[in-house]
Amino acid sequence: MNRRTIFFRIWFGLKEGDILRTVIGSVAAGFSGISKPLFGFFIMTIGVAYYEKDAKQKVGRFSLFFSLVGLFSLFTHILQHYFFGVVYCGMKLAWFEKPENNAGSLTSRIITDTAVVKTIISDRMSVIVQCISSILIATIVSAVVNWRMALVAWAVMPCHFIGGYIQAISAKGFSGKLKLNLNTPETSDFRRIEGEIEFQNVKFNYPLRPEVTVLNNFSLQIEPGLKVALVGPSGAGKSSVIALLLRFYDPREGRILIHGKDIKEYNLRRLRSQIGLVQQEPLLFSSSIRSNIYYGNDKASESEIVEASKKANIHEFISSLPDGYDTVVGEKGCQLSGGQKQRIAIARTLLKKPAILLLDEATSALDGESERVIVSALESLNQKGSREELPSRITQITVAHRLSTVMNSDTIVVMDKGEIVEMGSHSTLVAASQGVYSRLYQLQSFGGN
Ligand SMILES: Nc1ncnc2c1ncn2[C@@H]1O[C@H](COP(=O)(O)OP(=O)(O)OP(=O)(O)O)[C@@H](O)[C@H]1O
Repeated sequence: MNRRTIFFRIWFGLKEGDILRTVIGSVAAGFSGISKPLFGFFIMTIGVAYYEKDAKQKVGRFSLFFSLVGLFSLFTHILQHYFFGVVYCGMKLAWFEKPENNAGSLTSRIITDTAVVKTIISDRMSVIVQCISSILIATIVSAVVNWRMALVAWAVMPCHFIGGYIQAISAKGFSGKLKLNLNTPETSDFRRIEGEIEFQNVKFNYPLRPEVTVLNNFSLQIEPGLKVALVGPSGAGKSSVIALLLRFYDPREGRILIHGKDIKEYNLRRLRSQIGLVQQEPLLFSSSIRSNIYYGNDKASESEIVEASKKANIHEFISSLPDGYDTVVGEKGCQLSGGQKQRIAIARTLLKKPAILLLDEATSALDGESERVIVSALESLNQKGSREELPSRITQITVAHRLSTVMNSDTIVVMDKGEIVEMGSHSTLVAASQGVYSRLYQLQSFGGN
């Protein structure tokens, strides 16, 4: 990356392609804006010249007026494109990690920017109405007065449309990013993907800490429907594997494939719609328990919500509350314990029925009994689901420090310093007495004695 690119990224959050698009968009917008007064100017020139013998003075005044309008239009369009370019481009997760993009400044920006976006939208509407009415009036008036005037008026029309078209195309790029940081086009193909996952020689470091290699030549293949566990010491890179799968970040080298396709080629929304994530600190909204679970699948019925809650071992607790599923959980679920929050988050994810289920210390706050119930519910997902309920198998990746959580996984991947150091089933890994896993297991089971 050269210095110029770094400058644009750091100071403006822009890539060079965005700068180019901003310039093209602004010029096209200005061109489109200027063509409107030009259009009027032509009509006025011909109209005045037709009716007045000495029309030079009037034409001069008209042309000055319309040129000023044109310049103003160019200026506002440049501002508009600059706004979209600067504020909304290149917003990967790393962007949010910068100190200047903290929650406070983003909140204030959202409040002010919403008003600006609203203005831009109403501005757009007024331009559309203005264009249609000016075309209609100009055509009717000039055709009634003199058909030659109509011809001249129509002759400048293509400039107007071409300018507007280029402007629309260039602005579309920004609006695409504005939604979900997408550059891949959104397809209507939202069919379920099979959760076959492959990491191919992935090297990764966090953008704000480029000197630390977090994953080094990480390669792993996971068949659809398998339950894979990632274990290892703190800082080994387990959560980073999850973050890469969700495309919170992209690898520096190597590829990640889902269902045989590089995840960069998926539409981001589609990709994430197929993945369920439960983290150690689940995010709950300040609304009812029902709507927090319902968030996983807004088409779910009441009975499906209850079913998911039962599987997540939280139904009994919810039913014991005076307001049941209508109980409001408070800001970030502050009126619930850590374990209750985790179980609600698990119910939400089960309702989503994802192709890939990512559990990052998702049961760490639960007592042994609750965890056992949930883990067995998760284990039975692939066996219990009828074809209608679960169109295909769910691939699970579980990150856990407590080995009892993952000992029934099909494959346990032991990581250390960003690399895979051991891999196999619980029984094989325990049998390797000098192995990392075996040592961890001894420590957890017998306190190292
Ligand atoms: N957003 C970040 N920016 C910079 N470095 C990070 C970021 N997140 C994690 N790291 C670093 O990346 C390395 C791997 O972290 P990661 O969270 O993947 O490890 P982990 O194995 O999941 O650890 P734990 O078991 O403690 O959760 C650590 O050295 C950590 O300090």
